[in-house]
Amino acid sequence: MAEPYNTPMPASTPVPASTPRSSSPAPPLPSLTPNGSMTTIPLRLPQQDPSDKRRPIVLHIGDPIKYNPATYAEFSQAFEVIRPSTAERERSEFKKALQERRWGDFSAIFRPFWGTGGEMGRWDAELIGLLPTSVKVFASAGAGFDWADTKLLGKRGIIYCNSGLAAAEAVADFAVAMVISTFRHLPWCMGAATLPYFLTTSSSPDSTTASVAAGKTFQTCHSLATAVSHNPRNHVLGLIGFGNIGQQIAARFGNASFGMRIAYYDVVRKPASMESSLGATYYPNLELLLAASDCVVLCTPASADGKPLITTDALKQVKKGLRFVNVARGSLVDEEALADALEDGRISAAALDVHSEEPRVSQRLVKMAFGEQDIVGRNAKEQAKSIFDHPGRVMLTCHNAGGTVETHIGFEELSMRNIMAVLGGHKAITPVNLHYMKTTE
Ligand SMILES: O=CC(=O)O
Repeated sequence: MAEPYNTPMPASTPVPASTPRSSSPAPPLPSLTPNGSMTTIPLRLPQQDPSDKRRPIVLHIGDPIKYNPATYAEFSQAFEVIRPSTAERERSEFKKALQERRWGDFSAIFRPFWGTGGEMGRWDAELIGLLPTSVKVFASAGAGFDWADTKLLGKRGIIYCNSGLAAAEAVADFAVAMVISTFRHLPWCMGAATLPYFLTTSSSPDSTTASVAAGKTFQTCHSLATAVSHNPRNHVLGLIGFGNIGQQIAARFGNASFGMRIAYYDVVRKPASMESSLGATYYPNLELLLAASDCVVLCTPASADGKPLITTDALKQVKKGLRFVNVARGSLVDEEALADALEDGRISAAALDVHSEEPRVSQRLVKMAFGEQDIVGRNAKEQAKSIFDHPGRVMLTCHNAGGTVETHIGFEELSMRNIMAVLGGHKAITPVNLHYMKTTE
């Protein structure tokens, strides 16, 4: 039997044997923004044989660099940078060019932006099979790397470097807004203040009815949202994935300002020093984490097989009224299973920045964002009543979490530094597929 959306949440259960936060100052978290630790990442140019006048070729896919002219000046001096045209980046032409060896024996692939450079589609066996054996490194914008078969690249001896380090700060900041949204029912608050006006003025000529209905919706939300809103303090924040992004989220919520208890699950347990500096308690599997958490944030890369982690089975054992946030990848969530859990009250509120079929957003979830009835096309009173009776409790955004200027500055810079490092015979800075390579660097 479905629970009403506004059942007060039980007080949080403390995490068993929680890890005490160490009293010594936490070491700086890895980040790569202009104010972060960019300068601690070395710029390593290749050692060239002065008698060899040929420079290694870098295939630059996507827009020209925009933010880091000084690094690019060194980069383009060290390498011959070839940038295929927009038409050449379409898949069929791109394949043809690779077959013809149009760009020679290039050593690196460079994609500095997230918005361009992906025109050729997925880097699967078909594209990877056409690469010259000279390619050693593929450095790309983006925290996620589900657009490339990094396992196959690794088997071919090509290091794939992502740029999650550059996005971590922005994604963690966005996650703060989303976590708070699930505790404070922001979609309800925002919808009640704005939607009745928006919908009624666009669909009803009756402005008096619209304004009365809107006023009532506002007052209702003002009085009733209190009963379902909670402070995050002392609640358990469960992080699924404890890489750069998970660690930055932990640092924000586990400190005195928010005072949440941090729990995490990751395939690899992190060192005790990190757990203690972030006050994070490890859970050995997803089910235990879901059962212990008041709010979970999904911040882990997409599964290699594209399969979801958040499924009907995984959601069986959650703590009743769990709040759910996804800033990772839509493919990690079975959205039908999530909608079922929201409908029957196992999940009280959700915030999703990413969606399984982007740019399409699940219609079931959209209805829960705006009110659970189909409000478009109804009269003003009915629309307001819908928002009143079925307040939004799902925040939906357009894959915006990592999207800041600072992230993009970092994407460019980090991708260039990764290529300079690898082609200079040094360790890659942010490799993700070394475990698939026959030999490591
Ligand atoms: O989703 C954005 C990214 O992968 O950086």
